[in-house]
Amino acid sequence: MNFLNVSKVHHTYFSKEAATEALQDINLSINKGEFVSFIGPSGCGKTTLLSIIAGLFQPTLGTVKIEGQDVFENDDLSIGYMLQQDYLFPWKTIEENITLGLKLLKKENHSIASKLLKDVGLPPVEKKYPRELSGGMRQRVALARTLAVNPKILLLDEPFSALDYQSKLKLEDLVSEMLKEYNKTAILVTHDLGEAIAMSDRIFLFSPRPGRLYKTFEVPEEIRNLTPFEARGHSSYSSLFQLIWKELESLEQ
Ligand SMILES: Nc1ncnc2c1ncn2[C@@H]1O[C@H](COP(=O)(O)OP(=O)(O)OP(=O)(O)O)[C@@H](O)[C@H]1O
Repeated sequence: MNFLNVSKVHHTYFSKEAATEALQDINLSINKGEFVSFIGPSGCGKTTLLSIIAGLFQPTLGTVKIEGQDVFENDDLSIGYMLQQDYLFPWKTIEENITLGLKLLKKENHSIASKLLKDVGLPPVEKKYPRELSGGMRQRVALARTLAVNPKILLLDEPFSALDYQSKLKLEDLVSEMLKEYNKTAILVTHDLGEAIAMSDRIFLFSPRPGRLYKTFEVPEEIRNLTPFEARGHSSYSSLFQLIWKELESLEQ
């Protein structure tokens, strides 16, 4: 059985003035431990699909199941979400931010914040406040907070796009390493094709609105065995980049 199944998903947004068809007949499956990316022209419905997978709202038609359970009908499926903004609470310390999800789950464990801080490569900043950390450090805290609740799947919506290039490359390596270590399944939405290739096992390319699954690309094994930073320097990376880039350009015309 596949870990995640998206089946016959259509979504239309309705307002008083208009109906916007965002997604049309999306069918895809993801295996346990797999890292996939969603890419495609702006407005093709990537974030809509990610929100539906997160169970934030129900699609107009179709279902999303994780290990056979409908994500919309099961509140206890733990799904981690990491966004472009870190959404740390400014009035709470780093430790409180990391253990917030655990408090909600009534599973608080004091040593977990310091262990996770170490795992994400941060010094002991438990007692500091988010404003005292750089953007890259705050995203590391956001990653620690996401992992603290031991989610079944991680949904990453442009989590590195607000960072400077060097921090972005470092965070890509860190996230990739941590997800492998914890054997997590993850979906990344990104505008950065290079990032998608460097981090993923498979890439789903969507066509313009209403978004449909246009093509799926397997990332070759020789790239998957490397860190994202190393992958960017591999010859297979450049050939896959050229191939998908051409497809993207043809879709944007
Ligand atoms: N709440 C909403 N109400 C109405 N229309 C919406 C809403 N959210 C998104 N849309 C529309 O649905 C379509 C898909 O939007 P979505 O944000 O999912 O695309 P995207 O591929 O993530 O875009 P981008 O790459 O620009 O972030 C767009 O045409 C958008 O304008």
